[in-house]
Amino acid sequence: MGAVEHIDDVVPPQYEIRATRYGGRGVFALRPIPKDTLVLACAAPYASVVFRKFKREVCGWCFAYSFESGKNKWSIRNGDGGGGTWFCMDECRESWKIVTQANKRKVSCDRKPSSNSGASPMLEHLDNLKEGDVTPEAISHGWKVAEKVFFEEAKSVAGSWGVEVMSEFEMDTVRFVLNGLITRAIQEISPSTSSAATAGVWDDLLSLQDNEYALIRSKPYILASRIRIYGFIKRFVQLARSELVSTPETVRAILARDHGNVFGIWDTAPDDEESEMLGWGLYVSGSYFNHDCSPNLKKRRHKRGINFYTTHDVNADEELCISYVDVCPGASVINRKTALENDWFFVCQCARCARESNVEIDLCIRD
Ligand SMILES: C[S@@+](CC[C@H](N)C(=O)[O-])C[C@H]1O[C@@H](n2cnc3c(N)ncnc32)[C@H](O)[C@@H]1O
Repeated sequence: MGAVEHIDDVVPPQYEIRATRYGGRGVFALRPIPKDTLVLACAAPYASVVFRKFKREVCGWCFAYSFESGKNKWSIRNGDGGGGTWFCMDECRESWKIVTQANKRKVSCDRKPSSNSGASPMLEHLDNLKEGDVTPEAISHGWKVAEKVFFEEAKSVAGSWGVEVMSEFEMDTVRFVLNGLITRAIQEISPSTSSAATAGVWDDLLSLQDNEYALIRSKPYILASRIRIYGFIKRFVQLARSELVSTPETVRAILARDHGNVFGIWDTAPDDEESEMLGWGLYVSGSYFNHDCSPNLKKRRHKRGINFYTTHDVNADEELCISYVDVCPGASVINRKTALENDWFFVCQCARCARESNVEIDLCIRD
């Protein structure tokens, strides 16, 4: 595959985003597109995170995996004390600095959580939320209570409720959200920054499908988890733009578009080798591709970006789709549908599922 990073300037639009017959939006070819065509190059994520456990092995800028270069870990890191971010080369560290430390704005953890005495009693009920209790109103009410609790707490240190234990995944999610907050703050300070062109802007993020309700309805404990993540950021992270976290809206908006829209950041092992997920990223313009169990697109990571290529000739007006789950010929329709319903919360409407479901119904009737 070529090393193209950005194609928007060089080719006329090959597709448009419009409503699908089964609801929501999808991506449709405007003209015939031959096999192996690069249809979209998302050069950078709006927000991303490398799993904490890979921090030393995955470059904080281009996501290069040290093992693929025959090294155990990278040795170049940012100069800040504490945690730090590691890079595969000086150029990556410099690019990272330009983006994350624009105008010397400070984003850091300014205090260590000092106690572990649990949530405010006003938030405790969220730990026992049941599926039947989850409504959009109940979720908004939970966030309102959280806002009040953290506001009161900020007024009086003596009244602090302490800190709940955060899981590794929650801490990774904290870093993902912070990365999005940094992108937003930097684009507001310097609207002409290159990330606006390559990663999209805040309104682009807001235009993505909001999956908060679907996710929390399916896993009610997620609401408490997300409020913990917001509480941690509000209490312990010093942001130059503190108004971004003075109320939960911005953090909530990022979290609502995390599940269901993000892509895994995978190592770049050849297709026939096992690969490892190193983190995840929100590539705004790549999040309009729906799933199909016979996809006509495949994605491939290119440095910080993800490129989307056609896997066969596509007709004008055909929907361009990727696959969200294992769709190999042996993956049964039941397994595919179950995976999509359990992990993605939708009933797959693709032609392969319709065809294979009909065959299964026929077999049942004959039996
Ligand atoms: C990443 S978004 C894709 C863009 C989305 N359709 C939109 O309007 O923003 C994923 C969501 O699209 C819908 N979707 C994707 N593939 C689908 C399919 N095969 N059948 C039904 N809905 C699908 C589901 O609602 C899913 O949560």
